[in-house]
Amino acid sequence: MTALTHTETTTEQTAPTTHQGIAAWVAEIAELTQPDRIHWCTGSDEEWHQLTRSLEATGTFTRLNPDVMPNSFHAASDPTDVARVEDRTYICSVNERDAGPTNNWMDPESMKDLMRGLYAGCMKGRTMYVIPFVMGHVDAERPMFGVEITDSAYVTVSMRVMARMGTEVLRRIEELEDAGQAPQWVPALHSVGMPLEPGQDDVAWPCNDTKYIVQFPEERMIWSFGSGYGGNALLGKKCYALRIASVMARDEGWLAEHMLILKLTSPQGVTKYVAAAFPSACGKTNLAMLKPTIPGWTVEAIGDDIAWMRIGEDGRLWAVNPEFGFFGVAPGTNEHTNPHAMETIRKGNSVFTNVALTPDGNVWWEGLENTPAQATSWKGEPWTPESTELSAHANSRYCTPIKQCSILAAEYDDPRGVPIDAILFGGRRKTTIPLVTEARDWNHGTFMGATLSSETTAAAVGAVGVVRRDPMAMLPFIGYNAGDYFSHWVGIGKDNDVAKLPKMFYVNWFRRGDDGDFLWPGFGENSRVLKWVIERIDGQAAAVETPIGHVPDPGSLDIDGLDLTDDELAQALAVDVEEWRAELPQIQEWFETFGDDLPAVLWSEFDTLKARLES
Ligand SMILES: Nc1nc2c(ncn2[C@@H]2O[C@H](COP(=O)(O)OP(=O)(O)OP(=O)(O)O)[C@@H](O)[C@H]2O)c(=O)[nH]1
Ligand SMILES: O=C([O-])CC(=O)C(=O)O
Ligand SMILES: [Mn+2]
Repeated sequence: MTALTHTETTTEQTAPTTHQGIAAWVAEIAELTQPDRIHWCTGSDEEWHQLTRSLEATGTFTRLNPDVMPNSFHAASDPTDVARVEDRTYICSVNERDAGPTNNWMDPESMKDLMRGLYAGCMKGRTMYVIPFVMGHVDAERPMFGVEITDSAYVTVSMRVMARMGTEVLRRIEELEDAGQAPQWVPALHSVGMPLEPGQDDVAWPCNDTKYIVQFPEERMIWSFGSGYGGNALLGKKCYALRIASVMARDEGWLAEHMLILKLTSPQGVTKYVAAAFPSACGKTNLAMLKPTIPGWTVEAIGDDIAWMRIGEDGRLWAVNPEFGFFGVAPGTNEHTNPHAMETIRKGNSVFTNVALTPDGNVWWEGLENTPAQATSWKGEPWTPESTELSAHANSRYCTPIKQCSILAAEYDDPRGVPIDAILFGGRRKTTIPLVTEARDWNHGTFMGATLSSETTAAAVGAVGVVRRDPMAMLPFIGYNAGDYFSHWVGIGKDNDVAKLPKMFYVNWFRRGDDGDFLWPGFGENSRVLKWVIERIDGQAAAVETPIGHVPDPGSLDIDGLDLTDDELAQALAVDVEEWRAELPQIQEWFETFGDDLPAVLWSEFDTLKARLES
């Protein structure tokens, strides 16, 4: 590796921080993992260039043609390391009960013993990167700091896109520490788990067959081993901003959710803020950057994956996006489905993982325009349009700075966030779930969220297309007992003035007709559903009361200029009582897994639904 900047230290040298806690933790991890070098990340452009060059040298990165994608890189992972590994993800709470029935659990001390064995000497021959970062604003009332230690330059570069990080963040932690404020910081340890013997050549994508993604909720600590993939390795994202933050949120009375945040402005200039929880690869990024097809309406993006929401002094629910970049699903992204994402990534400064590489140094994926005559697939094999295999992995991703998004709302930079008017829950269901349903009240909305179901996607390792319950789109991300999580949601409604809280809705863009095609065109056309939602909140749109909630009255949904038959619209909106009756035993079975930990009001909601479907 080329010489590093002045911030480089060896294991023997003192750390470039006055923060004793961080210095001691880094020294302890270095002692355990035995890296050749320690590099404290500054976050500078110079550092970015140095790291991306070193990634080119190891074959991890291929620089894209600067004329089409400036300062951007293609990376191909090991074919076995392409998605989150839910079966290797653990919540190691002190008591098993606190992990609940939806999480893997191991006693924290046993897990630490096991993982210390894996970490011992695991960074030999490598550089250990120390990344001070903050999720959310550095000048938030209580900034949410973290320090990630990783032996992956790929992770370091990606973290610089996804989180505010570097020397400035470290200085702020030190400043607050010196001022006696004891700022909280989450230690987040990551290793690809592939030490190098002297003289051993590195591989393009080091990783280990043994993987552990572990959260210690009481200690607010993260240990990850064996994977270099996004959600397993960029520890500020799912591990901190969802799993650990959800525990903090439970303890402190706020919400850490798998939600996009958008700002919607009507032709009359009225602004509303919407948050939406859809499971992984089910449309958050697309909705967050939506280009409305209905005249006069505009959408600005605030976040595409994570929302932290707190009750404000005015009693409303205020949301911030703690991230600094987009880690978006590439396949299906194109000028029609998501023109704003395309514009964002074209500005460059991005990392593309597991997409195809074209001969002219550009990236390509299924669903993108201008299919190349030939390309190199994500597996490094020759690919042509005749190939039977996909050129890009179904969970291939772009990692791009949020500030490059031309429709980013100015409120993104406000540490207070935005007051949310509506929360949408949504899943990927071929049947049963109508295009949009309005909840009767907070508890009914919580019931909708708690029973949310969706077909599994390529975002997690395992079978795709299997219907499972994914409560609030948080199944893989709730850092504690999901029964307690439901009680927390119910409690937010009980402890606050519900009139000031967001109204809740359940949406499904993925219902299919008898021919197997999507009934609803989706993407930009989803603006029509957003319009109905806003008009419901303002008491303007008509709705039909059904056993499952309020659905649009035929005629209340603006379908002006939409190429959709009355029959297709009716099918998209239909509440099929038989389909819903078939859903009841599944919901019952799901709720029973929580035993006494399920809040009683959710059983009441279940009984109400059952009674309404039977009458
Ligand atoms: N049919 C249909 N497909 C959609 C729609 N919106 C998104 N998709 C598809 O859903 C997939 C992923 O959507 P994203 O917006 O990237 O998913 P996400 O929820 O941000 O996912 P994560 O980043 O994994 O949390 C892509 O294949 C999209 O083409 C829609 O309105 N209709
Ligand atoms: O975490 C990841 O790798 C990407 C993501 O947003 C998800 O899977 O929900
Ligand atoms: Mn996500």
